[in-house]
Amino acid sequence: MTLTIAQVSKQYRDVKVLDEISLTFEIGHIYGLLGRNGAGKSTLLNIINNRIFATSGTVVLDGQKVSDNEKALNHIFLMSEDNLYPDDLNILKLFKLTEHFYGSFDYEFAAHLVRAFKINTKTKFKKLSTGYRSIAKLIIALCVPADYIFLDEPVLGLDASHRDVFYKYLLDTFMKRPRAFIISTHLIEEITTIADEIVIIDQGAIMQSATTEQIKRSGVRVVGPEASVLAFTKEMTVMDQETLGGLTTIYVQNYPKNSIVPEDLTVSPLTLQDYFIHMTSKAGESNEI
Ligand SMILES: Nc1ncnc2c1ncn2[C@@H]1O[C@H](COP(=O)(O)OP(=O)(O)OP(=O)(O)O)[C@@H](O)[C@H]1O
Repeated sequence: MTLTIAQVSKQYRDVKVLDEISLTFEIGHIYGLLGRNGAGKSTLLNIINNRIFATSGTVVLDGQKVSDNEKALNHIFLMSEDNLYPDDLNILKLFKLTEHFYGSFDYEFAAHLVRAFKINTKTKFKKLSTGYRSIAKLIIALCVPADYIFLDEPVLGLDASHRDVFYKYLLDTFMKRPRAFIISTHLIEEITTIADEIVIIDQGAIMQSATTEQIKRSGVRVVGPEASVLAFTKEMTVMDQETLGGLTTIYVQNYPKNSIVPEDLTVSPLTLQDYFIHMTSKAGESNEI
């Protein structure tokens, strides 16, 4: 099963929020969708899930257009920040509502999650704290029978222990029933421990789509005297540059393996978070006051 996003654009009046996004999501992968505030992540997820319409482009599941196609949409689930659940229903009733829409619901796994998160299924959704609302929505997302599970900021308001529980059970259910999880998040270091594919979206366009390992290997920081750093990185892909205390740092993408490093320079790998920060550092510059 393949979900293909082909040249999807979204325009609000004269502002282009998404610009010809093309991507493919395959079953058996966990994708981390990264992007700075306002990059277009939620807009893309809402279009894929038929909550808003694209200005142009298509979303296709195994040859079938997804928009307004109930059968195809049954394979796709979006957990979003928007609260679409009736406030007055308790959690158990929300499970039943989901079962009604999707045809089945994994009550056995839900019971494990309910115990692990210590959530009371008789509590009404509106009475839950921010973190527990996220937990209730996460339990639903992990127990629907859909093959493509989109999670928009899933751990919003969750403390570190609850995030840990979530990641553990996400991997557990993913191993038992391979699906595609697409997780939009700002917690970059946490996502690298579970996602095997990373998509970086910047100002409405795909900046990079690669395996987590490729991205981790690709970025380095070169530090030393300015002239030496500039000479060494002259032919390389420079993402960003800064000078502090007489030392220059250049952030390089696709660092060529086996480079011979001059003695006055140090080269060290970037964490994915550093890679992301320096790769997307140009975003929003023109808006600065
Ligand atoms: N209904 C709308 N009308 C006009 N502009 C909109 C609308 N919805 C979103 N936008 C704009 O589209 C851009 C992308 O927003 P979106 O919510 O998709 O970003 P995001 O990557 O999810 O951001 P964040 O990480 O802050 O949640 C933003 O500039 C936003 O202001």
